Amino acid sequence: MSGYAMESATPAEIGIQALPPSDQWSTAPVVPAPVCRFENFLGAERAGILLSYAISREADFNAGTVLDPLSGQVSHKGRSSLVLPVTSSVFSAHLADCLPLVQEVLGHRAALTQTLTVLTSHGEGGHYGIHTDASRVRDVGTALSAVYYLHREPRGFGGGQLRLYDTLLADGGARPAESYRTIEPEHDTIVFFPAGAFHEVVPSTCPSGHFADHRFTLTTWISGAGPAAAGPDDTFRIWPWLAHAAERTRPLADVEHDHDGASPIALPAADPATRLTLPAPRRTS
Ligand SMILES: O=C(O)CCC(=O)C(=O)O
Ligand SMILES: [Fe+2]
Repeated sequence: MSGYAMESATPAEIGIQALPPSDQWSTAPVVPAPVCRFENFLGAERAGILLSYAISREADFNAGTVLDPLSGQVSHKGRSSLVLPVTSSVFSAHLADCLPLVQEVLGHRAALTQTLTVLTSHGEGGHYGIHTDASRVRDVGTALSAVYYLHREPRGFGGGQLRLYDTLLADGGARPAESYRTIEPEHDTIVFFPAGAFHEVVPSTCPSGHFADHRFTLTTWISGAGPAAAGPDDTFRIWPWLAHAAERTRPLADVEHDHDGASPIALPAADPATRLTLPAPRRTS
């Protein structure tokens, strides 16, 4: 007997006793922040060398800071991680080659011109409370955050997941929703998301206490100069809303160097020979 042979029937109307009319229904959508992730981003060999480099710089890391959105004061509140500002022309070139594809996936249109990069390390009790990356970028409505993860294998730390919160659009404003996506900080993976999206690093543990067993990142903030002109096909309109949420936490319009001492450098142009593009879907017939 075919499972598709259904008898036609008139659907039952749910009467107004069961569902009375009312104007008390929600008009506040919960919208996920767009993300784009790559596994095996640099490849095992280079990821391993970069991890060794991070470990070798143990003595040069400093306690990471946060900027208070209201007072503009720099403190350690809500954050326990170590930071070392760095630059890498090789890493920047890879980023530049990825960005056309990342921008397509994220529905991002503005031109991106500069980056700010730090190595970070989370050990026992490491964490970074809920925040946006507004204080790291020129225009939070168009900037991207990228976090590249490194760790020893087997992994010497627990916890340390990245939580990327959904955004609740309510009362003409935007704020973090209760729901979130969890990103596992897996070795040699990178995640891109809007710098204006709320996110946090949940507490990490490091039973050995050895620096080499920490959770490491190469974290980059990629800035655009300002909003892109909306095109006729501009169907992806979450970006201005994310910026709206972040503006409330934004103490700086511009940064020469950020509160962890990182200075912006120019983003190189994508190399036409090596840049990534969205592959065409394979046909099935
Ligand atoms: O380490 C992570 O997963 C995210 C770090 C972060 O949010 C930041 O450094 O601003
Ligand atoms: Fe962040």
